[in-house]
Amino acid sequence: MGEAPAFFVDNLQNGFSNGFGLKSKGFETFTDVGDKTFVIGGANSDSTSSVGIQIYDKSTGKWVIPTVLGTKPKTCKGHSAILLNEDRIMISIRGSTLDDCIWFLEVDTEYVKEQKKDFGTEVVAWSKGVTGEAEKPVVISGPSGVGKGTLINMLMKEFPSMFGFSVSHTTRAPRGMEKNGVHYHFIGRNVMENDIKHGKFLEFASVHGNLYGTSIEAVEAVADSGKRCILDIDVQGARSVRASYLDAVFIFICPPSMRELEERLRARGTETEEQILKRLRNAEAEIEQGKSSGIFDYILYNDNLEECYENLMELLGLGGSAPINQKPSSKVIDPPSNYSVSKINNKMVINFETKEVGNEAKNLIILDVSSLKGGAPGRTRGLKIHAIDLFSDGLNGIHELS
Ligand SMILES: Nc1ncnc2c1ncn2[C@@H]1O[C@H](COP(=O)(O)OP(=O)(O)OP(=O)(O)O)[C@@H](O)[C@H]1O
Ligand SMILES: Nc1nc2c(ncn2[C@@H]2O[C@H](COP(=O)(O)O)[C@@H](O)[C@H]2O)c(=O)[nH]1
Repeated sequence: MGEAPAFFVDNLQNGFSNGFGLKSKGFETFTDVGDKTFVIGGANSDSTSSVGIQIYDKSTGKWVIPTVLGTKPKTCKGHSAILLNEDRIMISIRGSTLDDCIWFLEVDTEYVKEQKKDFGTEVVAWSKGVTGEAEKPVVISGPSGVGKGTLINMLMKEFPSMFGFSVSHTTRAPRGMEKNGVHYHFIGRNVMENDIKHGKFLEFASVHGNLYGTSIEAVEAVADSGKRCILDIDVQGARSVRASYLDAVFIFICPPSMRELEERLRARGTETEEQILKRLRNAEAEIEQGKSSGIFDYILYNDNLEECYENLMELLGLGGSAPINQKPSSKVIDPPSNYSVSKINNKMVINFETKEVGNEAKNLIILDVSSLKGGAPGRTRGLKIHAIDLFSDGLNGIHELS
């Protein structure tokens, strides 16, 4: 059953009056969800670099500026908006490439309802629509000095196209050779606490006196690159991830003995005596929890490094001949400025015309949204995209883009 096309942004011009007595500074769409109208686009006074959002509450006649969670799409020349399942608005961004053209603004999903309770305000959450699935992330945990980083480095070196490291944020100072953005994102405590408050972290914990955390973006960026994400986090963090939306494999690395652990920490020579003692004290509790908490799917003993690495590869399905990572298709489309979006059952049809010398074509892009997974905060995966060329002489071809 077809439905009316969504709002055509092409009719909107800079500075027009939107009928709500609100001064618009750019392209906007209006989507009704219950007794609220979500005005998406333009630029809020506080938002010049990303798409702005305002809500008109018809029951009170008041405007509300919501708390906006998740990574936002950049401002664009226009977009179309269409309501899905009464709880999220699908946005198609004009003039962008396939990997950046579909976004979801969650307005009444379970996640958003939870966040509204926590924030005590109106909340909306962005999620980027992406094609394809990523393999389950791997969470590696264990006491400081057990060899997590060493094992992860071996894995990344041997399979660079298969694994990607989730770069954590921390308030601790960098060690001599550590690079910002590579080993960690080194960040001030106030900034990190503020980002945590705004829902940017999948998990965070106070570890050995400093704050550490995995941002949602760190994990999603690895999945976007088509690689399997590896997280090196402590046991508290692993517990939080276990309780989160992320479906991961959890591996705990155990030292052969406390004495050996102490020797490794001392030999590494990166901590002061006081810090070493603190890490060793924490290690005992971590090992106990690692073995008994039920968080972890597997426990590996790192006595002989080579043997432990072999066992890790075995767990990850890399024993014997390792599979070659499939790179995602890099085909991109760039819908021109004049297009409309309509909804047919679970499929969105983006309709546009192109003119080439001696050839006029009507093109359709069909988005199948029936098998969407995940969502805000982060990415909505499982979008299937087909492009259809309809030349004047009829159907020319259907291309599966994902
Ligand atoms: N099986 C092993 N036998 C001997 N030394 C090892 C073994 N595994 C790792 N090491 C050494 O132990 C030290 C600590 O290893 P690593 O830095 O990888 O630990 P980690 O678990 O990542 O620690 P942290 O949590 O503090 O980052 C390093 O100097 C490393 O070379
Ligand atoms: N909960 C989290 N723990 C993390 C994260 N990143 C690292 N860690 C853990 O901290 C300790 C200490 O690390 P170090 O680099 O200072 O030696 C170690 O156990 C790491 O696993 C994180 O994002 N979240």
